[in-house]
Amino acid sequence: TRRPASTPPGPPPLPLIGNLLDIPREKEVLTYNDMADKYGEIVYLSVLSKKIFIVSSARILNELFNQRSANYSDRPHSTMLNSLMDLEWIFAFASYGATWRATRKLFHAQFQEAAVPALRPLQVRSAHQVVRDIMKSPERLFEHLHLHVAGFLMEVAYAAPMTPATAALVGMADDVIAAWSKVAVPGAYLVDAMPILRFIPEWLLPGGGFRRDAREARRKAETARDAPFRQVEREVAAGTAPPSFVSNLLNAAGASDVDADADVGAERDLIRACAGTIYFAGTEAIAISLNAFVLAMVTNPAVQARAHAELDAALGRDRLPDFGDADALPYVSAIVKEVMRWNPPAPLAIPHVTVAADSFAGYHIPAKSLVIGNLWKILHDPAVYPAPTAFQPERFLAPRVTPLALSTLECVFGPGRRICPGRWVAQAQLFVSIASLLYAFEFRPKAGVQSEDVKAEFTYGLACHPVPFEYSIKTRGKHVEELLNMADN
Ligand code: HEM
Repeated sequence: TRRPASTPPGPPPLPLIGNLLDIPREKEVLTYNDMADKYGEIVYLSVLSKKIFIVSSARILNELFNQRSANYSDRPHSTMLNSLMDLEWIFAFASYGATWRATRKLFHAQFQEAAVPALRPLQVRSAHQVVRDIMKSPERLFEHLHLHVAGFLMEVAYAAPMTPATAALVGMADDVIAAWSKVAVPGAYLVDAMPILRFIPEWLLPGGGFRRDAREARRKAETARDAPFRQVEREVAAGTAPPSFVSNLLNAAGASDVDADADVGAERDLIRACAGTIYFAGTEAIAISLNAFVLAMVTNPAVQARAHAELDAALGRDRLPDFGDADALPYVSAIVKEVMRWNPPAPLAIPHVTVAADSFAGYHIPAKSLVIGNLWKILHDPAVYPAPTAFQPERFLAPRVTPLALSTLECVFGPGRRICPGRWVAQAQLFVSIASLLYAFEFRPKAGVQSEDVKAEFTYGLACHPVPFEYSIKTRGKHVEELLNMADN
């Protein structure tokens, strides 16, 4: 099979199946990195009727996704994810249209840069809580970090405290995230290649097959979305709702002059979907970044020592870090940036899809093409970030820092109109959590192991996790506990 001259370079396709066998099923990032090294900044693959373009340069990403954003902002449609699991209400998966726009606007009103400082007291309290939890049971570090992020987002969305009932909902939501990650693996569900299969009834499939998986994911997603929302509705009706994303919007909707019942129903659905999206889209990326932070500290004791010295000079033993200390903590801020660059949690972002046909650099890009940004490759470009796999916060500080290093880092949140709308709240949470964890603890390899002997390894999948590693934790003095006891009372 010959490839048309107007397509970018890429692996040679096979007859009929095209590049099906070239599409990786695991460690996707590594495969796409190799393709970029071999074929260049824009690589072309075709699988059956699907045309796929992988972009590995910040320049092309900007030209396509930012400068031509109206054409590059749709999402793929998966029979399993969108139709059977019915997850399109999570607006990260919504097609580019009126419902996506309305939901994103609601989200933006409370998560844009100017609105996020209002969340700071909650973020600081949540950071104190995770430090307390880790002190009590350091062996459950990763569980605590996950519940810290989950708890904060459930508070922001619904003012829901982390009771066993909330924890159960969080568990259901996590099952849904695991289920949709499986859908992203090509070939995991045949129904995505042959949508006609969706008409097969469940009783004809062994064990219920994909239909049972979809039904379970749908039920759990709807429960995780609806139960906390209904609780806030009841509180708003009783006049007892504390401020939260949902109660603020429901109160505003009640106060506005909406006459038609249909409008009220539609607005309620939007608020419910938007609030549900907060947990589903926000938890994993921050939790991954906190895990990567711990791995960076375990493997880079000199970085950790410099951060401790900065914190001690700025705060002494008198108080715990807060947002007001950011100017006095440039090295901690540089660690936050380097954590995101070193291990971008969504290294291939979420695929974009073209609306209409386009041409770029002499290449033809058909309508409905999948265009994927390889953020990992861009954030490990040695011309912008020398020694890219090393963890070096200094690269974000004078005299080494460059404007290009800073602007390229913005890629970690994806490009164009689909850029992560949670980026301000995410960066704020990472700053205060990382500053608090560093103030309270020293992270080390497990007893008897040297830092040099711990290898930093990652999964390199669509969500890029550090591979589980062993660690030990030491609290940095009695004052930490005393300060925590005084805080938040
Ligand atoms: C370190 C933390 C985070 C990183 C690195 C991150 C990164 C990303 C990336 C790469 C995308 C895909 C952009 C694209 O389509 O090209 C995205 C989308 C999104 N993120 Fe984040 N994210 C983070 C935290 C959060 C948080 C905390 C929230 C919610 C509070 C959030 C909400 C969303 C939503 C709703 C979308 C979908 C946007 C759309 O399709 O219009 N993210 N994020």
